[in-house]
Amino acid sequence: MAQWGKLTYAQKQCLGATGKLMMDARMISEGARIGIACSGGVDSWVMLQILAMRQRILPFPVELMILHVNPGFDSTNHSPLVDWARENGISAHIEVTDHGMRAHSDENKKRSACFYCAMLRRKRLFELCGQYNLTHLAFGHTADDLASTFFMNIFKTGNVYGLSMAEDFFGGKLKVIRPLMYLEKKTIIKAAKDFQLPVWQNPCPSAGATERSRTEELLTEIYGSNKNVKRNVMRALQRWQLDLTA
Ligand SMILES: Nc1ncnc2c1ncn2[C@@H]1O[C@H](COP(=O)(O)OP(=O)(O)OP(=O)(O)O)[C@@H](O)[C@H]1O
Repeated sequence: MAQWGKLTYAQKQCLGATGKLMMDARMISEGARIGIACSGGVDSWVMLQILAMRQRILPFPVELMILHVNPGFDSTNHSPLVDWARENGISAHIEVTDHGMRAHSDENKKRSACFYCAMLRRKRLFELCGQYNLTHLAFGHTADDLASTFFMNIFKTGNVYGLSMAEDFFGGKLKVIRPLMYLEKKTIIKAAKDFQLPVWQNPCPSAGATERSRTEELLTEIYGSNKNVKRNVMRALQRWQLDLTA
């Protein structure tokens, strides 16, 4: 790892845990063309940085492409991503949409704004993967996201669903992967600071007022009850989710 100089503890943890999960879940193989879904938030920035580093140490060639779908609240806030892509020689598709406004309009009668916006984004990301012949689409979900999704699904729908680590779509033409799911958010936040990544906030009127944020608050309270609870919840869910993948 001399090629990057001395990495901090958090940076090493991110690089190591991502590589381990990519192997455990057999995420990629030679010739993979990976679309990296970047929101500008801390998780997808770290995923991008780490995948760019892993690309250089993988024993086989893979291609990377940044995909950013701006929801339209601020049509220029993605400019640091344009600069980063140029400096790191990674191709990018960046587009400004009206997804945020549509999700908060009368067009969306039944769902929460968050759900609708995410649905439009996912549809667009899948289209872009087809357009650019990408074999993989990487999302920056973390172990914390796995836990909040798991409990939110139980509380809201009575179903046991997590977030898959690697899942085939369109008859195996596209694999959705989540390389950060062995990592806790707190480590990712530290690594983002150490890498000095230019994270930006999405100025969405619904930010912080979602079903997910309420579940996260509840989990934070439960985790606070004993220092092992969080680690045990994450480990259990990671093992379960990996078993479903393998
Ligand atoms: N506007 C976007 N363009 C491209 N990909 C996105 C966008 N928003 C979210 N994603 C992808 O979906 C994942 C989960 O989305 P979510 O809204 O939970 O992320 P976030 O918390 O806003 O940002 P991040 O996960 O990057 O910190 C992101 O990690 C990223 O991979």
